Amino acid sequence: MVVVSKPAIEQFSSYLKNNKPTTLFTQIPLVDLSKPDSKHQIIKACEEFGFFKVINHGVPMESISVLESEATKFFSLPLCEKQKTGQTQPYGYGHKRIGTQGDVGWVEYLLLTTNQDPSLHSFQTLRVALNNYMKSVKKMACEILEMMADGLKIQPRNVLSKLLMDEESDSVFRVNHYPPCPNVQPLSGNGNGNGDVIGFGEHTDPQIISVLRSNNTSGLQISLREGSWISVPPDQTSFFINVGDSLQVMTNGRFKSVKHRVVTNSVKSRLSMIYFGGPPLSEKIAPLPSLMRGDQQSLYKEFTWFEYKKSAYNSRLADNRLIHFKKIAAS
Ligand SMILES: C=C1C[C@]23C[C@@]1(O)CC[C@H]2[C@@]12CC[C@H](O)[C@@](C)(C(=O)O1)[C@H]2[C@@H]3C(=O)O
Ligand SMILES: O=C(O)CCC(=O)C(=O)O
Ligand SMILES: [Fe+2]
Repeated sequence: MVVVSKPAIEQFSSYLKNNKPTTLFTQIPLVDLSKPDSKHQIIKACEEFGFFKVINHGVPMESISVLESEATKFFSLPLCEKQKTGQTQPYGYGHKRIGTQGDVGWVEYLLLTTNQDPSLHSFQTLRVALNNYMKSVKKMACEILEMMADGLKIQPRNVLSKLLMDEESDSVFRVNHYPPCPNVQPLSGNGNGNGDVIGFGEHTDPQIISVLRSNNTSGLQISLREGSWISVPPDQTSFFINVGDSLQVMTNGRFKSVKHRVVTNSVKSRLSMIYFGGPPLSEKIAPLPSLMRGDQQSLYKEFTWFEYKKSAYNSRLADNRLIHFKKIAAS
């Protein structure tokens, strides 16, 4: 006979209380980019989750592993060396503090712009690895945005991808390193209510699309529409795609930007690399005219990416940043 101890039963019932049943069964949508029907799967995933995993992405494994090993070397340097990345806030090396509004996490990172030459003067091999990787990832992000346009039946098919291809595209790149976190008790005010320590607090990404890849350590979680959280099983050979706030607006709310966060692991470190594809600062962020049917109205006020970014960077991570840009519904 199997005897289940009372603490185990208590733990399971508290798990069920905090995680509505869908969390036990929900699968992350998987899109095989080499399949002819991938555009339909992408649309479905963006509507239901704002998040999906891609395989057969065409990014060479060599460029992934070279960047991972260069980044690992970088994060193992003494703090004073890492601080020599030579860029100004919010770019360059950072640790614990995320943004400027008081958010903290169990994380250190490198945040870089993609359009100017990232000034990693003393880190030439890392810089070369970053440039190679970013080139392939940007290409994949553009292909996915073109499949989205096809799936949405809008033309031209580069209506979204041209924003990332633009020389003035305001895209950013980030490498996050989450060292193992031995604390069993969450840092004060820094837990998620389930006893986990937060590496990167819940938020949506403000840009159009984010392309994330990590090593084989778990930690990433996404929030489902009804508010529960699911863990994303790590897969170091695949990429994960997030719908950002700007894409939510451009599809007039048809796609939803996904709320996500990272919890730390007590034994293994997590290394993630994220490309955030953004438009030029002067670009108007508004529903794509070819998507609007009949007398359909925009759900959002008019704004440029510069205006949205400025407002976003003055907000806390968990804030609902789009709320200030929503039109007030007429009663
Ligand atoms: C707390 C913040 C960090 C952030 C700027 C913000 O004020 C709100 C948005 C945050 C975010 C999330 C996605 C990306 O990691 C990021 C670089 C971005 O564009 O928006 C970060 C910002 C940051 O770390 O500076
Ligand atoms: O590090 C991760 O896996 C995700 C981090 C993230 O969401 C971000 O940097 O915006
Ligand atoms: Fe994010």
